[in-house]
Amino acid sequence: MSDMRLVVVGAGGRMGRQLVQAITEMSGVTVCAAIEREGSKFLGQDAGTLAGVGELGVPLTDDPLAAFVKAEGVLDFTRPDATVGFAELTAQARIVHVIGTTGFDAAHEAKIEAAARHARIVKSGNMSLGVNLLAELVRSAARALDEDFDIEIVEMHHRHKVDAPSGTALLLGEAAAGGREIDLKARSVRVRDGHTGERPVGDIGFASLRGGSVVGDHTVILAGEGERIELTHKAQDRAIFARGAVKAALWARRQKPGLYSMVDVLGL
Ligand SMILES: NC(=O)C1=CN([C@@H]2O[C@H](COP(=O)(O)OP(=O)(O)OC[C@H]3O[C@@H](n4cnc5c(N)ncnc54)[C@H](OP(=O)(O)O)[C@@H]3O)[C@@H](O)[C@H]2O)C=CC1
Ligand SMILES: O=C(O)C1=N[C@H](C(=O)O)C[C@H](O)C1
Repeated sequence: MSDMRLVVVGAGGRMGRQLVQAITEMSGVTVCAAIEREGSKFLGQDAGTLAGVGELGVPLTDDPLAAFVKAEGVLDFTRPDATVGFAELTAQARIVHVIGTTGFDAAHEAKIEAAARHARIVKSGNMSLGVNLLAELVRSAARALDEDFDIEIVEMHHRHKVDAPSGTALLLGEAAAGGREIDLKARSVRVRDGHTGERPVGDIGFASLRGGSVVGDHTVILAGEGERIELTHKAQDRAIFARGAVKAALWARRQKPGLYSMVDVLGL
């Protein structure tokens, strides 16, 4: 089979550059186009040079439609509004769309679900093997321990991150809620301030820290009377997310249109 032709959108960003690097280092894939938005200072620059892997002969453009019609897949770690726009185009082109972007609201999610009627979409708040395995451990722990164990999720990221809680924290929250067979939206507490009263039994709490260059730390705490379990993942290199995204694209190439997660890709 020929190399899968991939477009990197947001190619000038932190993850965009990692994705270009991962594609050049992994077999079975090639960068066929790289996109940034209109007016970006990166337009015209070579995607490989920007990523530090040498010139690839792929200049950044602001024309996703022209790029997608010649591609088999899109790797997208950008912003929610941009991702929804790209999903409409990947649906029209009937190609693979790997979505790492986080911070979606319900309206964004509905549009992505609609696009998945035609596109093969893999979407996850975290593309690493470690976090997706951690989510399965959290699900088992939450199932095994009853509501006497309070669940709190703490995350820390670099100072440039724009959304909170992180997509990963929400993914871990969904896993915990799944283990407990409760609805996360109805039971999550995202902010505490002032006289909050005692902690309601069964809630799942979130706390977000921001600072420095932290790639991504997540801890799920199950706190009982007299004992506490802490399940932690620390990302040390963004390459883990980029490699996961490329794996997801290669996996989705063989699937029917639909909305998939990294659990499907990794077979967890
Ligand atoms: N699922 C996972 O495993 C991971 C997910 N993420 C998520 O990925 C996203 C990006 O993170 P990060 O790389 O750190 O952020 P960056 O801000 O560094 O990169 C985002 C890039 O997308 C560009 N962009 C925004 N809108 C458009 C558009 N309409 N068309 C083309 N390009 C656009 C931005 O350009 P400009 O700066 O001009 O706006 C920027 O270059 C975040 O949501 C983050 O949470 C990050 C790591 C792992
Ligand atoms: O913005 C980031 O950097 C990251 N975002 C993802 C998230 O929101 O969980 C994944 C990773 O933690 C890095």
